Amino acid sequence: EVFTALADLEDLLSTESVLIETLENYIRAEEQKLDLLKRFADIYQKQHNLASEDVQLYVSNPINAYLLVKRLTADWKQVESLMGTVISHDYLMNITYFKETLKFPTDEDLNGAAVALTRLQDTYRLDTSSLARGELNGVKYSAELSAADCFELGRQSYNNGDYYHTQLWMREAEARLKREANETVDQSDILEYLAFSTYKEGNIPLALDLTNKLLEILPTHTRALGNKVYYEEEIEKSKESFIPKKGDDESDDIENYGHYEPDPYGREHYENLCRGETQLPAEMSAKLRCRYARNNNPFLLIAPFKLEEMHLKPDLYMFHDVMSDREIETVKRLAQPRLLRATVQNSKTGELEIAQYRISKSAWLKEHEHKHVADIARRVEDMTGLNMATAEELQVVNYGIGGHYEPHFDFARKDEKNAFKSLGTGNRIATVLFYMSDVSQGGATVFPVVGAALWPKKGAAAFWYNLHASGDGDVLTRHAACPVLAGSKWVSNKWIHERGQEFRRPCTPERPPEDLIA
Ligand SMILES: O=C(O)CCC(=O)C(=O)O
Ligand SMILES: [Fe+2]
Repeated sequence: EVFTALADLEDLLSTESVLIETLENYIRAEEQKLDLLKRFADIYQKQHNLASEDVQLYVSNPINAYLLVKRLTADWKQVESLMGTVISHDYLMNITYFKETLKFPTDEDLNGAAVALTRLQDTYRLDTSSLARGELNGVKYSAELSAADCFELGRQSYNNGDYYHTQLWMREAEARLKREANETVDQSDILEYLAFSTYKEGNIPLALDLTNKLLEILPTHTRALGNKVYYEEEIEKSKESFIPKKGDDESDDIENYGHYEPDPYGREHYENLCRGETQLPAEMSAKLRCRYARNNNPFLLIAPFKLEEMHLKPDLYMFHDVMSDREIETVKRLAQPRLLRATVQNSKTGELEIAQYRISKSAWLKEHEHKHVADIARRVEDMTGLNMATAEELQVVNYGIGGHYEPHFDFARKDEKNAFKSLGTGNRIATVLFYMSDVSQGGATVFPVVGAALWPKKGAAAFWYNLHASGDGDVLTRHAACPVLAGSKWVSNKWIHERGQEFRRPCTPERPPEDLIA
């Protein structure tokens, strides 16, 4: 699929230009055919008019007689054959070929892109009307959505069983339809989806109202007639089982209908962080320093790393200017053709699989592939003072529309079946995450347990230890990649393993990582 990485979506534009050209050529060919037919018709009309002036005189002339017969036999065959020529066939064949050879989105992509939009809508609290106007947080990026576009978003949500977003988008479709001179969708279709999703969400009285509205437009709509009866019966039933107390009325009951989806633990907090609404406590911010890191490395005396502390306990760092634009270009160029939908490890089976909670595409680069890749690994060693012999290859990630990675740990937990065991290099002791692009909106790396947010900055890299010095996983390092709201997010990361660090980060429980870094 293509929607999971922005890099792949770019290719869709060239696919589209090929399709436009094919369509234009097809229209031209059809027009030529019609022009030819028109010319035949003109000639026939002229001859016919001439003959009609004096029918007897005309047919009594043997040449005319011959021409008349010819026109209705041999010539007419030509007309029929031209009429019967199917021009579309070749063009459709070409399109089939393009579908096989060019990058082409599927129905799954459409669904993925629609789900991504609704995810962004929730995380960034975007209101449906502004989104339909092409605005993201007050910034206008794109064309407006038509009523039909909104309808399609609602329909996709409906197909996913997401009746909450179905209603939001069907209502928007209805509002937009009222303002459309050339209506792009039927109101009755909107009402049908709206009524049914409202019923699914538990608001039967409103579902009935909407169905009645639909029946005003289409009084014989079979499904609507059936549903009307059903809804009325359900409302009657609920009245019977509802014994009103004195002074009570049914409106209380109706208020309880509607969308209710319990937030999984910490969801609210996670989304606040993604929106940049959570700040670190002032006591901590006051302690955070920026400094030059030399790591006792002679090379770094000349060009030390710019290191910014982002959080204490767990210690989160940001290195600035540690990947050059040229290196970034190389890494992107090598990775781009190999990007595959990122997988996650099923903690029960140990199998790698794709999941809605991680939407991006990734590729792995080996050091021998390019000097720049080797330079990056070497730099990570200089930055962290850790041994890179057991580190994983460089993972390159590109996030697509609404691309994200929900809260997770980078280390394998004890009860987990994991692939690290077979590597024999121990757990992922530390993470270095390079930001290879600026992101216009969204896309922060957030740590919901401790309330820290790192915002992507091209050329910078985040660093933290996933494990305590004892080797136990640090649960405070739970982190996530927030959905990208606008822009393309490229990152690459180096996961450093335990094996080989015995002398660099000895296994003592109380050892501040500052010793290693500063
Ligand atoms: O892209 C990010 O900001 C974080 C990515 C991440 O956590 C991961 O790939 O494990
Ligand atoms: Fe991670």
